[in-house]
Amino acid sequence: MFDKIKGNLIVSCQALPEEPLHSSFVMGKMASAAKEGGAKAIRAQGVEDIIEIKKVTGLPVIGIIKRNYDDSDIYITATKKEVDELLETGCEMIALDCTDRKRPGNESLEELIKYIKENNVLVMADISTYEEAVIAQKFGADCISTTLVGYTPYSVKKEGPDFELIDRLVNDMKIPVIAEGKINTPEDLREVYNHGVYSAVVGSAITRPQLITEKFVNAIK
Ligand SMILES: CC(=O)N[C@H](C=O)[C@@H](O)[C@H](O)[C@H](O)COP(=O)(O)O
Repeated sequence: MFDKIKGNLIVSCQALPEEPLHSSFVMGKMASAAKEGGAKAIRAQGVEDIIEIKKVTGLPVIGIIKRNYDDSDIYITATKKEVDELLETGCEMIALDCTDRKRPGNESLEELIKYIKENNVLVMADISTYEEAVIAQKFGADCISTTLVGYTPYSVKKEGPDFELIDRLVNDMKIPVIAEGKINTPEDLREVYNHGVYSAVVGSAITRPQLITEKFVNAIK
C-alpha cells in the first residue's frame, strides 16, 4: 500500500447520514470517479461504504468509523468496537484519532494500535500536534496524518495546511507523513508535496459538492 500511495493522491469519500450524498452506492460512484481521475487510494467512513468502494474500485482503502460518545470528544475510530467492525471490511489501513484527549471508556491508544497491528492491518495516526505524532510513532503507528490539525481546542487553526508543522514532522518522523485536511486546491496539494510529505489526502474539495457550491455562492455574495 505504501508503494501505491507514495507521491500520489488519496481521495476521501465520506458522507455522513446528515449529508446529502449519504449512500454507499453514491460513495462507490464517487470513489470510481476519483479512481478515473488518478487517485491511488480512498479514505472512507463506515463498513458499508468501505465494502462497496473496495468492490467497485479495487483500490486500497483507509477505513474509519465516525461515532460520537458521551464521555469523549473523540469520534474517528474511537474504540475497539469500531476497530473490530473495520477489521471485518478487509480495509488495508485503519485510521484512528491519536490526539491527546480522553478516549471513550478510557481505552488506551497504545493498546488499540497494538491490537490493529496484531490483526495485520496498517495504522494511520490522525494527529493534531507534533507531540501527538511523536507518541503515535512510539506506539507503533505506520504513518502520521495531519487530519485533526485545527480540530482540537489546543491545535493551530488555519484556513489551509499547517506548513510549519508539516516541515517539523517531515524532518523528525521516521514513519511516512501524510498531509490531510484543508488541502483546498491543486496548488495546496503541490505545496504540501514541496514540503516533503509522503502522500496526501483530499476530501471536501473533491467529494463534498455542497461545500464546493457554497464557495462559489459566497464568491458572488
Ligand atoms: C476533521 C475530520 O473529521 N476529518 C474527516 C476525517 O476523515 C473528514 O471529514 C475530512 O473530509 C478529511 O479529513 C479530509 O479533509 P478535507 O475534507 O479538509 O480535505
